[in-house]
Amino acid sequence: MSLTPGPVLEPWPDLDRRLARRAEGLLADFNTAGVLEAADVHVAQRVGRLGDESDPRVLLAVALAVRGVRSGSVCVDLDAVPDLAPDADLPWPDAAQWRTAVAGSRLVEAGVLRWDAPLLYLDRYHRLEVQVADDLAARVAAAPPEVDEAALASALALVQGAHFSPEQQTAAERAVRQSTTVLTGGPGTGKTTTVARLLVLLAAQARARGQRPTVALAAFTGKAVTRLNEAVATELARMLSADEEDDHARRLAPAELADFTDLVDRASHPDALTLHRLLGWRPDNSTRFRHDRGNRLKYDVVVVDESSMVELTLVARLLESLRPTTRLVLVGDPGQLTSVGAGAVLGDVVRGFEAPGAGLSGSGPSGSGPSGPVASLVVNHRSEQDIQALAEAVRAGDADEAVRLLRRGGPEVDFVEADQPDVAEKALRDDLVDTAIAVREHALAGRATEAIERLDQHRLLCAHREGPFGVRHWNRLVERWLAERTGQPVTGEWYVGRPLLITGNDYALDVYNGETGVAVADADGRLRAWVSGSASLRDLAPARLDAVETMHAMTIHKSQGSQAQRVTVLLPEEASRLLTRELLYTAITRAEKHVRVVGTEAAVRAAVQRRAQRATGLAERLRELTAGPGQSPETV
Ligand SMILES: Nc1ncnc2c1ncn2[C@@H]1O[C@H](COP(=O)(O)OP(=O)(O)OP(=O)(O)O)[C@@H](O)[C@H]1O
Repeated sequence: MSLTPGPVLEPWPDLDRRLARRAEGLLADFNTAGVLEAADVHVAQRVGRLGDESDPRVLLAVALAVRGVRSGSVCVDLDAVPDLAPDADLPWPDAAQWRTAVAGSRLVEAGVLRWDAPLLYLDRYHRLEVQVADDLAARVAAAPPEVDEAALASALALVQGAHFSPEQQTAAERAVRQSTTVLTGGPGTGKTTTVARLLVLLAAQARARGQRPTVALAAFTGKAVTRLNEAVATELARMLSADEEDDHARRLAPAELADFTDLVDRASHPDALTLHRLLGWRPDNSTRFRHDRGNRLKYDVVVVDESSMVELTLVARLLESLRPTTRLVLVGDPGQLTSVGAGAVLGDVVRGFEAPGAGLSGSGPSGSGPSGPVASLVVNHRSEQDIQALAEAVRAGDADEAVRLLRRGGPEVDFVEADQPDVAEKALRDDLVDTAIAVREHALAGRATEAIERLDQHRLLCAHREGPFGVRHWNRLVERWLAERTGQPVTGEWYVGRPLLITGNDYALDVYNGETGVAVADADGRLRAWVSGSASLRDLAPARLDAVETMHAMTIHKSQGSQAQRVTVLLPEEASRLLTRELLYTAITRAEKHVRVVGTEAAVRAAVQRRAQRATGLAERLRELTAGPGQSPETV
């Protein structure tokens, strides 16, 4: 199979500059130039030894594939890879000869490497990508679920109201009529509202069969699960409240209202859980779950929110654990940063199914047809128009407009033009210390809920962990300022009012990556770590938390799946390779009421213009699998 490459290059994370001791030839050259890390070289050498392959060009390709996975790609595109280091004078092999050497290599013959010209995969990632493409294509090609038209029509009439626009209604109806739906849209486009209405429509379908639907609301992080669950519950409750702007209670006749109330009740109380919990984590195995093809999930409906965050491996495990009859709704914003782990599944799926001939007809807002799995919402329903406009300019790659909106400012947007760290420090100091002091005061008084609420009012987001614009530096700065303001030194790792960020999943404790909290004094003056996540707010002994960091500042990557009323985005220098459109868009869209961008115009422009792209073949695989006869990508 020949794959036309999709996106190619993920900007480089900071590299480990150590050199591999026994590297020579091409591997040594690329290691010295900083294109490969020592670990990439070691893996390539080892694979070469085991597979009896010594051609340095093949080993270079293996090392680049390993490097690619490390930085989020699923494969390496041999044609595009020289662009990784355009300025370095590197001995890239001749492109045609390189392809031939790789295609005919012992490693490809043995199946250790997979060659889908010009993409080269490590076998494991190839298998995952092929499985995801096959499973998704099979779901989309399968006979649609049976729909009780009368139940759908009457439920649609009931859920109609002020909070259900035509595009939302179309999306929800589509998700009833097909077993797989990808619901996309930017912030505030009403995705969660649509999910809530969809649950009511599905409850009507289940009721027509004399059942209640079993529903799982899931997301990658506990924080995102909580948000989804709360938002859906609020929306369901709001639909029944007479004093809201929505008009169900007033519009519907008493019999209809009773009917509607019954459906909302049936749609309520879904299971809300992280994907790892949904799939059943196993203490003995980090890549396999209790649920798989042989032990499928029993849910009728599985909704996955923030699905841009979900890496290829987890999508593969989710798809294999779903019964063909389970409705899957993937919800997300493809403009956001992709998963931390390898893959860019949501964006790939949207592009893959948007292709002409992908079993689709007509053209919806995203180019997806009325019968395709992708349903896009485009109309913003939030009142924060300026934040939305800024986010949209960034997403669309319009740097002039982004700069114009930033400079224009207003009640929702602020631009602090700072070209030096000390200018940024001066601009942010009071705000950051005020937050830290307020959190500390609540924490000293044992008020955990208030401390966390105060913390959630503002987030300082950085692109980097290290350096003058990095999280570590700003955490230390705020601690120093806090000590200066209070006259009490901040000593040790744990102190009253320490803002917390959980950085790993701990299933036994029920705390998950991305959850936040505060160290609060209890009645005896002992410190407890209060964490807010998918379960209710709970306190733990600090010593029990392994993976926890101080969070006066956090990285934009870690902020995915969460929001704060006010957000400050600290941009690094324009040359930073982490500075991308997706990064800036993700940061801006974390803000509910106000966003402040701190940095230079050049950094804003650099961010808007640089794409965070990963080498994957998923979109193309989906296109090929779903293209109708005579509609292969080459011929349309
Ligand atoms: N059709 C509508 N008319 C008016 N308001 C709406 C409509 N749909 C949603 N809203 C409101 O707009 C706001 C955003 O909706 P919602 O939370 O569903 O969007 P979202 O796409 O899930 O946003 P995010 O991804 O940012 O969480 C909510 O306050 C919601 O009540």
